[in-house]
Amino acid sequence: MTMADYDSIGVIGGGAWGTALALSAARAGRRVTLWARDTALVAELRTRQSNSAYLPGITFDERLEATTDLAAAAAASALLLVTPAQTTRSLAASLRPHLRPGRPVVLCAKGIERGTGHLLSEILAEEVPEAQAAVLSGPSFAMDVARGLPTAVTVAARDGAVADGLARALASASFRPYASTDLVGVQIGGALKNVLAIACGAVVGRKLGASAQAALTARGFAELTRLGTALGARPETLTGLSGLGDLVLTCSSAQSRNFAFGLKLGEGRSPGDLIASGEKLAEGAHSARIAVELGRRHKVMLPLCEAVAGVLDGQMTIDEALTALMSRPLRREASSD
Ligand SMILES: NC(=O)C1=CN([C@@H]2O[C@H](COP(=O)(O)OP(=O)(O)OC[C@H]3O[C@@H](n4cnc5c(N)ncnc54)[C@H](O)[C@@H]3O)[C@@H](O)[C@H]2O)C=CC1
Ligand SMILES: O=C(CO)COP(=O)(O)O
Repeated sequence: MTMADYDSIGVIGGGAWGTALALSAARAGRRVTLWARDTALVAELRTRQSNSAYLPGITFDERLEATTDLAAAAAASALLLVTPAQTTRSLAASLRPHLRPGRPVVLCAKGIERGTGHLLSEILAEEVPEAQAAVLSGPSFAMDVARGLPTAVTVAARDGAVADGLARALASASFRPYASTDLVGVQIGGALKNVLAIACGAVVGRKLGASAQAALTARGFAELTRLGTALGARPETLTGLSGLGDLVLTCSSAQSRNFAFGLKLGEGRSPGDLIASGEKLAEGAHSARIAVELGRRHKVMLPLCEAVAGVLDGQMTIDEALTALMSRPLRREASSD
């Protein structure tokens, strides 16, 4: 696979991350077609070179072709699928008639499908078996990438040559993808860090202290590692950009929507209100319960994820979740010990 195979990039989804990745791919020298379902947004992208709803304050010089025609975006040599995780199945099905066999579809959302517990690559394999699944994940706020601030991510595909080709196609002076073949590990990191970031936000909102926030991040990483390992992830993926890297970013910054969601929970907003308001996408709120279920299926305890799911489901308050976590039976820190 040569870089020329990915000279054009179709981006599916005109939210914050889709637009930022489209800009980044254009800076990398690729021809970019950005698909969004919203005609007003496509008009704004075309005429004002901005996406004021999702990337306020940013105007861009990069050439982007914006379209509401899915077939036009799907004609590119590689596709980035950048809509919320729970929309992956329906969008993949809509893309199928337009995709040529073997085309890489790079899954850029972070989550686990509710109802099935499937990773996004599993959904793609079911809906578009002839596509080549790839994943892009890592510590990367859309606003930072849109501004051209330095960012590093992981791009994984089962075929290492595909991952290398995608990394080369997307690399620019400010965007550095590392190639990987660990599709599962990269997805588990991205999905779980969102749930754990809600917990960290709640700790800060509840004023439980910096020590608690650090403990939660470290014990959260233990959960991410346990589930990842049970599903076959490689340890070096979990300690890499898409695992520990993204966990640290989102567990420590109110720029993260998941952290900000948790912050409001900690300050006393009700989970029902916050979810119903749907102000900003907080993927962890959608995948907390199914992450716990996935853990159960693989006999992996995820007490922090369980606490987040319990609070979000209204089964317990943050204070009750804290008491339950602090009174768990004492245990060795490392499972190998
Ligand atoms: N914003 C960020 O900094 C980053 C986001 N991500 C991930 O990328 C994914 C998307 O996030 P954002 O772009 O930030 O969200 P967003 O809320 O900014 O945008 C989501 C976009 O998807 C569109 N959309 C929603 N449902 C759709 C459907 N059924 N069909 C077509 N379009 C649909 C919305 O209209 C919107 O344009 C999430 O899984 C998120 O975790 C990953 C890395 C960074
Ligand atoms: O995934 C992200 C950074 O890597 C973005 O985090 P939020 O979705 O919590 O804003």
